Amino acid sequence: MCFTYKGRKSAKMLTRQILELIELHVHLDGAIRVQTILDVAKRRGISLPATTAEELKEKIIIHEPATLTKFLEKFEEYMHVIAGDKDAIKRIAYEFVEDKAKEGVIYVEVRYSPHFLADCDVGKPIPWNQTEGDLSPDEVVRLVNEGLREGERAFNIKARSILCCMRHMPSWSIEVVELCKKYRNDGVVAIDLAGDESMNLEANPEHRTAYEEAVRCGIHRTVHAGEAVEVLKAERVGHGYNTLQDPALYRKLLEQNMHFEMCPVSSKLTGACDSDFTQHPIITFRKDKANYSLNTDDPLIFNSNLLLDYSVVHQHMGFTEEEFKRLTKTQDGRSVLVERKEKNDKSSK
Ligand SMILES: O=c1[nH]cnc2c1ncn2[C@@H]1O[C@H](CO)[C@@H](O)[C@H]1O
Repeated sequence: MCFTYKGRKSAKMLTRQILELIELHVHLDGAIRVQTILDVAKRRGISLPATTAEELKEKIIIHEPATLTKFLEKFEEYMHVIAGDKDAIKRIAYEFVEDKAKEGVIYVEVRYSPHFLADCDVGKPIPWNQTEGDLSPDEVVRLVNEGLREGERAFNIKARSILCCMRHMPSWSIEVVELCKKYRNDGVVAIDLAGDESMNLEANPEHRTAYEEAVRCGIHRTVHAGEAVEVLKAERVGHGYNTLQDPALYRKLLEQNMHFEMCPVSSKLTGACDSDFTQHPIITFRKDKANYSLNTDDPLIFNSNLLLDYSVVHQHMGFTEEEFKRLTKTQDGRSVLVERKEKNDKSSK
């Protein structure tokens, strides 16, 4: 996919004018630089099915609409290179902040599963067929925090993080909420539930228990599951396009001013939405003046950046400068979650 400027003012110009972009839904492990994967593989002596950045990109990138399951399999191409390696984990966090600053982002919340990057204290089998090492999920969070903090200082933007529970690993969820509690004063702003959405939530009460603990402790909550927003007491929803299929739920969420984390390019390539952008649910969300943001989700796998997402809605969905301004103004360049937290903190003083 490439940018095409068809006479109208380009999205690049529009976003430059706004300047202060925010991003609330992006996966750290879906936003790694290809060159970093190659460098780390070389240093660790891990063989990859590609030797150049171009070859590796071809293995990782999705060009045509696929399914969520096919998309999730892409992580298997490279996660074994990064997981379990302390330097690599800190490096991807630092480089992530640099990349976002270059895109014009001033505030970003980046999410990841601490367990997916660890190689001990994760039960068996260890993710990505790793042999057991000494990097725990707790240590992963500490390293990501360090990388983000150093990135913030170097590139002068704000970077916060969200820790993900994974649908297929309910046994991790309570540990995830404990990590959110432990690191809440070190940039961790919320809990999420990610992974294969076809897996039934009700069958795994551990996720619900973790979210109840999050509510009890004032940990903010977002979730990749429109249908479970109420069950999990979420404050934001990742994607959430399917809520349009349930008009009563959609109306209720609009009334609550629920925040929808929309990812236009991702929604096409993961098969979440029809590939015809002119029929995209985002058009309805905009018409209804819903509270939503535009995000990349996994720019490594979609070969994208935030500008491409803005460009897509500008070119194919008729989004204007005014709407872009509304998006950034609504949140005042900062996270809905952080704003709420600050309000809560003030009222509890
Ligand atoms: O769009 C998505 N929907 C659901 N799960 C996702 C998506 N993108 C990434 N992940 C999953 O979240 C994990 C932690 O970052 C990733 O490893 C991937 O498995």
